[in-house]
Amino acid sequence: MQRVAQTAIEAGKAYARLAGGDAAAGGDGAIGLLRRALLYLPAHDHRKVVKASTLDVDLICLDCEDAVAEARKPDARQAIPDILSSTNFGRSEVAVRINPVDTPHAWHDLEAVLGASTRPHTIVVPKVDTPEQMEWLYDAVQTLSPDSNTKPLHLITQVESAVGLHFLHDICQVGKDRGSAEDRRIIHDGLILGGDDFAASIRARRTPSNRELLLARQQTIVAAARFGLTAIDIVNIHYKQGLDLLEQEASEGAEMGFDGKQVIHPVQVPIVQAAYHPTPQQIDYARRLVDAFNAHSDAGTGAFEFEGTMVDMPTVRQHQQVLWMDNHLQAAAAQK
Ligand SMILES: CCC(=O)SCCNC(=O)CCNC(=O)[C@H](O)C(C)(C)COP(=O)(O)OP(=O)(O)OC[C@H]1O[C@@H](n2cnc3c(N)ncnc32)[C@H](O)[C@@H]1OP(=O)(O)O
Ligand SMILES: O=CC(=O)O
Ligand SMILES: [Mg+2]
Repeated sequence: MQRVAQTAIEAGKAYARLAGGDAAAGGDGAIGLLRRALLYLPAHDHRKVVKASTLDVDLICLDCEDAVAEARKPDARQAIPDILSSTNFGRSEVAVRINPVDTPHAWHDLEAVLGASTRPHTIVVPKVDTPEQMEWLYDAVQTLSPDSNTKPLHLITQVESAVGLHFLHDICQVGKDRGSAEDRRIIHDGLILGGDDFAASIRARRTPSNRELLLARQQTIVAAARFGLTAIDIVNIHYKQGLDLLEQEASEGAEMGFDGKQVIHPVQVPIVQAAYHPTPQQIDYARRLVDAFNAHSDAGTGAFEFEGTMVDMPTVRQHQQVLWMDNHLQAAAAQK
């Protein structure tokens, strides 16, 4: 007899096992891996830091990379320790996006992050193109953070070029191999598709349909699923108009299998988070479907008719993910 989780919490654990990642079961306790919206802001812009701290957003990313002009890179880096120790970001996961590892800034950015008295939950590393760059990153963290018993730092890498997409599985493999049970200084648990840099890399023209990014979006989702990582979708830079298009794009990303989306302005946050939030109808349907599956399973039936459609295990697994998301949303709401 094959029974599946009836409660959202059980579903969450089951989904984490399916995804192959213990962190997905809420390994960090407080933050889990709810990453519906990742809000970027330039780290040296104090007003935006203050504004971000007032928002109900899953992930806040203090950017030292492309939001910061070359001449202001030191200002952004130097602001990080003070922001981290003096700002209450509420329930939000807090990340710092360092500069790419093949720039002279990366080492200094890492020094600032790892040396801070309050560390962020997560580092985002842009433009990871090769497994060698991933090895460099792990070596750098080991050197700058010699104590292997420190609280694990989550790592999200960005795929942003043709080369990065080509080597994506090898890059993730380095994260899997180096993040052993003995050394959990960093846990690679997310991928971001940097759609705008990627478009530039393949000489694409950006369109509202995003069809030029379809392959990269799907390959990012597939690699993330294979390695048990969260997958975070492209940015929509049109924050002043076309918010209906943002809603459509976010819903499409959720349907495709992304766990969340990058955003660049506060106005985009609630739209994107709502699009990744299962509706009460979807949650109710998922619960009833899982219950019906278990009843049929007890009676020795695998495939059965449910409200006019055929249901068997793949459909059940899809709906367990709805219950997993609902579980995490409830936990997040309880922390507000
Ligand atoms: C596409 C490739 C990528 O790499 S995307 C990631 C890199 N880019 C970024 O991080 C850009 C982030 N966004 C921004 O810097 C701003 O939103 C830009 C686009 C410059 C617009 O800023 P601004 O002219 O101040 O907007 P506004 O007057 O409409 O702002 C209203 C209030 O909201 C604030 N705000 C704005 N953006 C953010 C943000 N990203 N995070 C937090 N707060 C933000 C503004 O400061 C303003 O609040 P206040 O009036 O200052 O209190
Ligand atoms: O970093 C984000 C991108 O679109 O590029
Ligand atoms: Mg980018």
